[in-house]
Amino acid sequence: MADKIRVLLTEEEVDTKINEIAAKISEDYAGKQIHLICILKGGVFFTCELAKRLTVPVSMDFMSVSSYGAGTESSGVVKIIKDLDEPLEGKDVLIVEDIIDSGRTLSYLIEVLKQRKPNSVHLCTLLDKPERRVKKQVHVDYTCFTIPDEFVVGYGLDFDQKYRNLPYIGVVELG
Ligand SMILES: O=P(O)(O)OC[C@H]1O[C@H](OP(=O)(O)OP(=O)(O)O)[C@H](O)[C@@H]1O
Ligand code: HPA
Ligand SMILES: [Mg+2]
Repeated sequence: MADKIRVLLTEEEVDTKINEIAAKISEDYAGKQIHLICILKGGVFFTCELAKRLTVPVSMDFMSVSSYGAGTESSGVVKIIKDLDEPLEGKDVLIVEDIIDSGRTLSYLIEVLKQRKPNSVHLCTLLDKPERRVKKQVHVDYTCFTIPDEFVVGYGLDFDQKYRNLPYIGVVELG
């Protein structure tokens, strides 16, 4: 049976916000080249939409990490499934994520990436769920939406690998 999905953020709301954040980032990075790092798999839709709207030069790389497995709770162990192809030395890195939830993935990643001597590292996320943060605080430079503590899907976010392709953000209403 199909799950029922309640819309939290419409496609139009997401689109409008990405336009705004892309304009702000383009302004902040004027005169520089942004090295976008897409965190697979969840970050892929947002990264593409953001990248298309940036007006400064952009290069891109991809990294795949996983901490959630098939459930809705982070395992706490972050695994690098696919590392970056390019070195980061001297680059102005912008990490692009779909969501910061417990903060475990990003606090781990930022430490790993800083060791590679980029010129700068900033973080951009489509969604932030600050209520869920465990111990580690993560500094987020660009947030499109702050959302309540609900498990969301769509725009790259999955529930057991499903619903990444929804063009909006929704909440799966179980049972
Ligand atoms: O702040 P946290 O609690 O660490 O959660 C956020 C991370 O979890 C999800 O990825 P997941 O590990 O499920 O991999 P996926 O993107 O391939 O679905 C999401 O895409 C973020 O990367
Ligand atoms: O709310 C969420 N939805 C999907 N994947 C996630 N990974 C962390 N939080 C979430
Ligand atoms: Mg996931």
